[in-house]
Amino acid sequence: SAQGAERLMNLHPMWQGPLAVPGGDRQSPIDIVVRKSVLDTELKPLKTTYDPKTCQQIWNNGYSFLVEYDDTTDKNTLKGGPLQDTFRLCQFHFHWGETNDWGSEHTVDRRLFPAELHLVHWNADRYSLFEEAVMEDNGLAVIGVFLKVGKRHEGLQKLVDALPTIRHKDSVVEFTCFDPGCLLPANTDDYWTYHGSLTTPPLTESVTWIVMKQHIEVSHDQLAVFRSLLFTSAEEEVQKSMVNNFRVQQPLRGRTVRSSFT
Ligand SMILES: NS(=O)(=O)c1ccc(C(=O)NCc2ccc(F)cc2)cc1
Ligand SMILES: [Zn+2]
Repeated sequence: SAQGAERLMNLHPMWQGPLAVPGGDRQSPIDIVVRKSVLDTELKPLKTTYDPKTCQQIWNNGYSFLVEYDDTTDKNTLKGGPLQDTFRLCQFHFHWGETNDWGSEHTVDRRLFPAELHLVHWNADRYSLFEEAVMEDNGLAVIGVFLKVGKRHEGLQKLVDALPTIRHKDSVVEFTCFDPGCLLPANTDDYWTYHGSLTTPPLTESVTWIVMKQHIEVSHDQLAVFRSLLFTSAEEEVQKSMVNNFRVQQPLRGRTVRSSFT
């Protein structure tokens, strides 16, 4: 249940930090109330161009695992949708629960998904580094994709097979030739979009969120491998399973969630 997840979340040591940025009125994630979202006919289809050859490494940063791309050129771009500028992919990562009953950060009419994928892009038309863009209103664009447990995701398996090599915090391995586009749902024309924040510290309010209506399916076993990762580094005595690495939903504070579809 959401309550169970919430109670659990607030206990977790990882979240003793600032759960809400003081004065933060555009925090993420949020619950997307479908009937309150507003159709915006000006919203365009998303345009993504990803080059699998620019995939560089996969690593455990102690709260998720990240697949990082070379973002020094315009090889991996996101345009269109609600965006005016061209954004560059720098990394993607996931959030998940300890059971299939919860794990996503965003919810749709309070519905929780077992996991959520985030493809993180920064505004390369206006800034020259991610670190710069992350401090600016229109600096980042993150695509959120819900995961459901069902059939095995063939494209995900290469990534799942690499996870046992980065079990501990701060472990990094080379990871090449991975097309992040294979993790997008078939239909990327239907999405919700709103202005929000990073969902982990520093929680900066610089993100245009684009949350896909259509989910992707992964198998129970594939998701179980996510849960075999550890929050803790190899040196620590007590090993903690990397699960429930999601933030609880934040107040909407009068924001409008726009939809690209009816
Ligand atoms: N879950 S999410 O998609 O919202 C998200 C995306 C990226 C980051 C991130 O890069 N943090 C490190 C960071 C933050 C600011 C910096 F300036 C440098 C590194 C955090 C959360
Ligand atoms: Zn995330």
